[in-house]
Amino acid sequence: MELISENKVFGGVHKRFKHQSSTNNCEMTFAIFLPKSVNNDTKLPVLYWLSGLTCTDENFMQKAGVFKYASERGLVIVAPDTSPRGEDVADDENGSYDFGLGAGFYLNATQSPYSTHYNMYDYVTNELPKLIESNFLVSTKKSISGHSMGGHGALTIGLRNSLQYESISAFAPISNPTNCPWGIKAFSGYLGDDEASWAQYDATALLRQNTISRQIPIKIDQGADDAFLVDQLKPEALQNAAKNIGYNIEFQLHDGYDHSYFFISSFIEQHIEFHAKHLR
Ligand SMILES: N[C@@H](CCC(=O)N[C@@H](CSC=O)C(=O)NCC(=O)O)C(=O)O
Repeated sequence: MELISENKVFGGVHKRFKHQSSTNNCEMTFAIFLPKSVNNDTKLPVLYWLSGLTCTDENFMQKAGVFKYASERGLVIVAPDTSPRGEDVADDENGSYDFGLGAGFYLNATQSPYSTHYNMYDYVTNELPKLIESNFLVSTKKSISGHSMGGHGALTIGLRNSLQYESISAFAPISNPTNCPWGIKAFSGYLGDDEASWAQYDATALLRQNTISRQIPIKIDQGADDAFLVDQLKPEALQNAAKNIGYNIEFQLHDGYDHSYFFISSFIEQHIEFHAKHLR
């Protein structure tokens, strides 16, 4: 691991690292926030944050205003990049923002040429936690959160690995990607035409299958003025699927808020409190 930068913030430290990923076969970057109490020999729990389309590890760390709350609650925050990167990594043919670089969709691609590098599901669930737990004084207790494409990642990863995570939260998640333009484009390109293979990466489909090992707490916040709400996000599909299997999801719709980090920064304290409660 190579340190890229280090900044003191709210008594703790924000660091960026790059490392060679054996999962994605390229160099990956991630950011970590270590609250001050990390120095006291106490192993603190970790909240993994997954960002949305076009993001890197930097968007959340710079725009969400999370450090004060993570400091107060003693939470380590880890934010990976949203896709593999580099000269050799295949991108969208037209360079569009919703596929390829910056749009890894937290899945393991099966289609050439993407399958060589696009293994973000394994990276987030396996390689990254191992790297964090072996290089920092953190506990193995973890939760997961994210925004939009990252909200989809948090939900699918948390639901499929509910014995490994204590809680899930999401801001404006892509809730039913097999049924929206962003998801259909991504899943066709990364996973191919066999739609049966798509369901493992769709939170609504996972709930409909009702094969979740443990009903861990889920909190979702959604802006009512989000331009992507109707066509791309479809929270009602997820809510209906959850209701049908008796899975209680804490869902709040907020008047006037859009899809941006203005919305996320307005409610991040509540998400940190939610995870801190379940990670105690
Ligand atoms: N550029 C596109 C939309 C890009 C966008 O809104 N990205 C969001 C995540 S959307 C779902 O995953 C984001 O987090 N952007 C980065 C930021 O710092 O705001 C368009 O406008 O059409």
